[in-house]
Amino acid sequence: MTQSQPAYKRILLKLSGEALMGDDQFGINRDTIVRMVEEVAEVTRLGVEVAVVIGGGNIFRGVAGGSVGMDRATADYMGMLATVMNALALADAMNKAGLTARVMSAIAIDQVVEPYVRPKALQYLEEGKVVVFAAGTGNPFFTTDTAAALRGAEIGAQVVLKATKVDGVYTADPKKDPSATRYASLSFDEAMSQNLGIMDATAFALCRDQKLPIKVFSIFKHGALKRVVMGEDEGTLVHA
Ligand SMILES: Nc1ncnc2c1ncn2[C@@H]1O[C@H](COP(=O)(O)OP(=O)(O)O)[C@@H](O)[C@H]1O
Ligand SMILES: O=c1ccn([C@@H]2O[C@H](COP(=O)(O)OP(=O)(O)O)[C@@H](O)[C@H]2O)c(=O)[nH]1
Repeated sequence: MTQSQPAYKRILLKLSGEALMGDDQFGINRDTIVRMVEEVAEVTRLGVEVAVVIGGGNIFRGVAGGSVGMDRATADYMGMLATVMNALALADAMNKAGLTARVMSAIAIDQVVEPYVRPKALQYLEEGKVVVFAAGTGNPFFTTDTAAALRGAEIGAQVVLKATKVDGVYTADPKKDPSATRYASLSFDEAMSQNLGIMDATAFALCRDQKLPIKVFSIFKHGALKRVVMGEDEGTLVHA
């Protein structure tokens, strides 16, 4: 249904690290990041408060070969540091595009970024600044999808928007099974009982318990973020 007002006042946008690569093999593709920032700017202009959790797969998977045989927790800390690099690049691009962005890290690296302090994050959002949450949850054995669920719940976001490489949740991984079909919507219980690999179970469980809906949509589809925010038919809604 089309409406003239945004469907949400405050959103938590999860941006995949791998999406930042564009067509490159790893790292940050400048044109891609600029385009994503433009999509974010479009929704902030609608008056929507935007917080972002950024992944790290584009950098960390690029060096993951070197992490084979490594202690899992150490590798995970490397992954979290990768998200800090992405957060800095993203915030820089946002500031250049006329937005005011603040990076907050779940791991203390005070010379580089300010630490995550919930009341401060809420203040920035109320001021219309875009808050970029870096370093995931700050804990190994978690993912940035779980960080998105956690921060989304903490800041009272009305929805977690997972911007990823596929345009919704499918009956099976569409990259492996071409016969998979897309859900328009499904419940957390359905997503979890069918082990749908689009998000990890920890992230799903947290959102389910907090009754925080998740919308999965494609970051590569131009204007998709705005359509989602306007409540239009785009992507897949996972609900309680
Ligand atoms: N049932 C499913 N529906 C949609 N995508 C799925 C499903 N199962 C697995 N996937 C895969 O999940 C990927 C997105 O999740 P993830 O690897 O966490 O990416 P991101 O880098 O966006 O965090 C998609 O690229 C898709 O190939
Ligand atoms: O709370 C967190 C968030 C992330 N990570 C690590 O950081 C990496 C990068 O995050 P993710 O894979 O979620 O990024 P994305 O797939 O979105 O690019 C993960 O693989 C984990 O190793 C972690 O240990 N704890």
